[in-house]
Amino acid sequence: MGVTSKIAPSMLSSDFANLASEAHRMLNYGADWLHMDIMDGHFVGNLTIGAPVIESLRKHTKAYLDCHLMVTNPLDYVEPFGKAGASGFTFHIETSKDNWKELIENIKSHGMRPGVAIKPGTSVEEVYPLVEAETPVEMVLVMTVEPGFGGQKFMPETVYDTLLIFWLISPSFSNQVRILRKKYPALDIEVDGGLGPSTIDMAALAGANCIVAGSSVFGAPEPAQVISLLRNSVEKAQLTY
Ligand SMILES: O=C(CO)[C@@H](O)[C@H](O)COP(=O)(O)O
Ligand SMILES: [Fe+2]
Repeated sequence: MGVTSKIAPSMLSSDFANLASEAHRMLNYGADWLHMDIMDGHFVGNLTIGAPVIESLRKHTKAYLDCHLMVTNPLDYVEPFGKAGASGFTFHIETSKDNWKELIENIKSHGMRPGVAIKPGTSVEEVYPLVEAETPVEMVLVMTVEPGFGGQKFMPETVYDTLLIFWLISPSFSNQVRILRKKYPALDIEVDGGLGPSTIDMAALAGANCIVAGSSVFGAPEPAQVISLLRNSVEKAQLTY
């Protein structure tokens, strides 16, 4: 197996007025990456931060800034994010069916690691060409809630295939993570939304190795314990696939 566990607290749940110290706090607690949610108020109904905030944070940390672009026109963001010091740039396939090749090339030429995200209702097959391209994405982010807000309830149907009822209701809502892991043993697969101590095992056993967690980490009395629990779950699950 070529994949390693990455625990990425979602800074959306942090105190934005103290972003740098919140970032240092998470890194001291054992976080590998910092997950940055970029929302444009159009692709999703919420509006968060843009490149200027990434640029400011970059002055305070060398950490991997895992940027998740929930925006209608991700191509417009590539150059500003590259210049701001973003590390990963993950765009949504739902916005980028016609220009993903150009996007991936651009992301790489601006020194960032390209990733693609899918919403819970998007068929996993839509990302196969991007993973298998000559210049491929290096991570697939599977949304385990509808994008837009932190603190939502995990949707098990995005990771697990034994819940037949979900498959019967909506086949495309089913087990994107498990399908991806079977097909791509060495791919970084990130899950995002509603992950915490009570849901991590489902995602980890399905094959996720990069874990975004916002409210469960920031809301915990001992965030370091949650981070370590998430990591242990991923590493234990890796022995099973
Ligand atoms: O991208 C998103 C939401 O759209 C996420 O990154 C959330 O911010 C994760 O927060 P929790 O669900 O873990 O509270
Ligand atoms: Fe996110």
